[in-house]
This record gives sequence, C-alpha cells and structure tokens, in this order.
Amino acid sequence: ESDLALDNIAQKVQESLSLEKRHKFWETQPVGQFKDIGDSSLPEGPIELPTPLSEVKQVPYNLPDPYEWITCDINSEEMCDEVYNLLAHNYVEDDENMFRFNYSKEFLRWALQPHGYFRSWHIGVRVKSSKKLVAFITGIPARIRVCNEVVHMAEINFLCVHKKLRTKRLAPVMIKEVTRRVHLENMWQAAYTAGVILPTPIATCQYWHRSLNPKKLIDVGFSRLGARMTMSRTIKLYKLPESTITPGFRKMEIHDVPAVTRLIRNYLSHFVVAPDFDENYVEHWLLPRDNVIDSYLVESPETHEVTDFCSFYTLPSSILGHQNYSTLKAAYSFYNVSTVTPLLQLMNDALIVAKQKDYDVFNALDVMQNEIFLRELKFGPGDGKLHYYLYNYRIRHALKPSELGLVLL
Ligand SMILES: CCCCCCCCCCCCCC(=O)SCCNC(=O)CCNC(=O)[C@H](O)C(C)(C)COP(=O)(O)OP(=O)(O)OC[C@H]1O[C@@H](n2cnc3c(N)ncnc32)[C@H](O)[C@@H]1OP(=O)(O)O
Ligand SMILES: CNCCCN(C)c1ncc(F)c(N2CC(C(=O)NCc3cnc4ccccn34)C2)n1
Repeated sequence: ESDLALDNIAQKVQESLSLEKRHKFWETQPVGQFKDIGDSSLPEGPIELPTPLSEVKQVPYNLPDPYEWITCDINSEEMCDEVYNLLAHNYVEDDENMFRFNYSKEFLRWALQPHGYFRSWHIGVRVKSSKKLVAFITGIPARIRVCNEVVHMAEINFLCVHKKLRTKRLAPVMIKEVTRRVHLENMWQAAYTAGVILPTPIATCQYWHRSLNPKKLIDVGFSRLGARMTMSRTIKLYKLPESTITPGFRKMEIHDVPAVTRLIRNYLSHFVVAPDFDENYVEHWLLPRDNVIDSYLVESPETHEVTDFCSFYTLPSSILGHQNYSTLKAAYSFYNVSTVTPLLQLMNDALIVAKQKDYDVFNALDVMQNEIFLRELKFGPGDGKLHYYLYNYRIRHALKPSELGLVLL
C-alpha cells in the first residue's frame, strides 16, 4: 500500500502542478488549453470546423500488434458479460482503492442504448489470440444546449483500459478512434466528465453523500464516526420516516411522459449547459427501470397536475477486500424539478424511498439547485470532484456548478 500511497501523492503533486504538467495528447486536441485560460479574445463556440465526410479517416487507427478493435453489441448476452466484467475489475476506483464502480449489465444496456444510438460507438479492444476484452470506450448521441444553441454531440463514457495495460498510451488511441467514428456520423462536439483534471474543465463539481445506513458506511470505511459521536447517536442522526410525506407522491409511469417532459424542459432552460429533453429522451432516460433508474413525481390530488419530479440512478460499488461486505448500494441524484412542493421536502421523500429500498448512501453533485438541500438534508461533502468537459467547443468562462443542468452516468 505504501508504494500506492506514494504514487498517489506523486500524482496529486503532479495534478496540483497541472499548469506545468505536459499533456502530450491533450495538447494536440481541439479543447480549451491551459495556456489559453483567461484569454477572452478567443471566440466562444466550436474550436475546429467540421471536415467534409469524405476527408474523415475511413479506417480505424492502428493498435499495437497483439490487439484488434471490436464493435461491442451490448445486446448480446455474452458481449455484455465481457464488458460488465472488464469494468467490474478495471473501472474507476477511489483514491484509496477501497471501492470500484460496479455498473450492472441492465444499467449498461440502459446507458448505452438511448433512442438513435450507434452500435459502432461501443468500441472494444481485444487480444487477437485470446479474444480477451482489454479496453473499452463508448459514445451515445445527445442534444445538449450550450449557451442558447442546441448542439448534437456525443456523450463519451466508460473509458477503461485493463489494469495490466495501463500507461501504454492506449487511452489516446481509444479517444481518437471514438472521435473518428463520431465524425463519420457528422458530429463534431462531445461532452464527458472525469475525476481527473485534463485540459480544460468547463466546470468542477463536488460530490455530497447522505448516509442512509451509517453503520455499514463506517464499517467499510466510506465514512468515519464524527468527533464526540457514538454509533447509536449517529444512527439516530440519519434516521428517516418510514414513508414519504408529500400527498400525490408516486412512481412515474409511461402516461406521465408528456407532463414530465414539459416540466423538465421548462426547468432545464434556466441552466447554461443542459440536455434538450424531448419525449423520446424522457421516455428512455427517466421512466423507472428496476435497479437502474427510479423516478417519482407529485400529482396534485386536487388538479391532477404534475407539479414536481425527482429521480436517482443505481450505481453500486464493489467494496474491495472487506470480510463482511462486498457491495455498497449507492443512489445517485439524477434530475429533480420542484414547482409546488419545496425542493427540500421533495428530496427528503427521495431519501425516504431510497432508504425503504435499502440503499446505503445517496450521492448528489452540487449542480443545478442541489445546494438548496445538501446541507439541510444532512449530506456531507465527499472527497470526489467531478470535472465536466466539452470537446471542440469553447466556453469563455468556466461555469459554476449551479449553472450546470447536465448529469452524466
Ligand atoms: C467529436 C467527438 C469527440 C469524442 C471524444 C471526446 C473526448 C473523450 C475523452 C475521454 C472521456 C472519458 C470519460 C470517462 O470514461 S472517465 C472514467 C475513466 N476511466 C477510469 O478512470 C477507469 C480506470 N482507469 C483506466 O482505465 C485508465 O487509467 C484510463 C483508460 C482512464 C487511462 O489509461 P492509462 O492510465 O493507461 O493512460 P494512457 O497511458 O493510456 O494515456 C495517458 C493519457 O490519457 C489521458 N487520460 C487519463 N485518464 C483520462 C480520462 N479519464 N479521460 C481522458 N483522458 C485521460 C492522460 O491525461 C494522458 O494524456 P496526456 O495528459 O498525456 O495528454
Ligand atoms: C464518467 N462517469 C462520471 C460519473 C462516475 N461517478 C459516479 C463518479 N466519478 C468520479 C467520482 F469521484 C465519483 N464519486 C462518487 C463519490 C464517491 O462515492 N466516492 C467514494 C466511492 C465509492 N465508490 C467509488 C467508486 C469509484 C470512485 C469513488 N468511489 C466520488 N463518482
């Protein structure tokens, strides 16, 4: 562990000196460069113009000899298993390597197949001889409004290189290949998030956590017993009512799609960067799916109008090397809209539902208006920051988290 800890410190020092840090790959890309920070003479908008489709590289980038590209059909049970296992063993871990995201197969099928998706954007690298999947990166199409213009872009996610193939500069090749395939569909921008600092974040957000099962969170080292706090006092502090308190609070259903679309479109229009939701988008991204996405709304008992909405997605983490627990059941706040029910009360009902469904922790970023409820509902600030990025699109000033209306998975 001590070597790892030293590596982590070195990494942290490097990151903190990020201005001196050489980004040999990212310096070649059409993204905001650190050297340009503060240069308000640079125009807002696309950095490079589209190239004619005939001039886009028609063949995949070269991989080192033992490897080959594979387009992953996430609908195939076998391929989905391979992707699931690569991520379950090699995807994002916390800085102390105590937890690793454990995206489920049904979550991956949801996350990667929105209306109009491209299978060619689900890109794997495998070993020619053994056919073993050793790397992965994905894109999905999205319509994102940025500074009052709607841009068709790719949302890039699930970039993963097997632990044994790290620091071999495979990631830049993966990124260039997904870029090439997005260009072939005549799209020229992308949005992505990462826990690491790269050229150049458009916003940097903070994770907050609300304990639902404090005893387990303390046992596994996710959180620590507060000073002058006993375990029983801590359990009492986070106790929640047995049932939700808002009249008309219920699960979203398919017939609610038009009303929820109106509600969320209106709400997201207040943010500088936000998805351009239509009914297709709402039907895919917000209709409940067991163990993947939960969404609730408030239907006024008097007028039957839909006045409020809240949602969270399910992303468990593997607990690495603990004898009593193997999985942390985490809910991540997704999109929430309050027009009649106070946001505090709406989100408290979301916490109550999450507790009823045996989640251990409820996570939220400080985006949108989440700051209204974070402290009040006993969320604590986490150590994880999430940086938001746009590819080939310059925004003159970095955004405050409260100007962001976009949550990626
Ligand atoms: C128009 C369409 C455009 C579409 C594309 C838009 C861009 C999409 C961009 C991707 C969005 C992904 C969104 C998510 O999925 S974020 C989640 C990323 N995945 C993980 O953290 C899982 C665990 N880690 C790994 O699997 C590997 O460490 C990865 C694969 C992350 C790097 O592999 P490795 O550790 O073996 O390194 P390398 O030697 O191959 O390459 C080193 C180069 O890679 C740059 N690097 C490191 N981490 C990231 C990162 N998270 N985003 C972008 N770049 C990253 C790094 O700065 C350096 O470049 P430079 O500093 O020298 O310049
Ligand atoms: C590219 N998609 C971005 C979203 C992926 N997401 C959800 C994410 N990206 C970076 C983070 F920093 C993060 N955090 C949630 C907070 C947290 O829970 N920290 C303790 C912890 C428990 N399990 C894990 C697994 C990995 C990392 C930290 N973990 C920090 N979440």
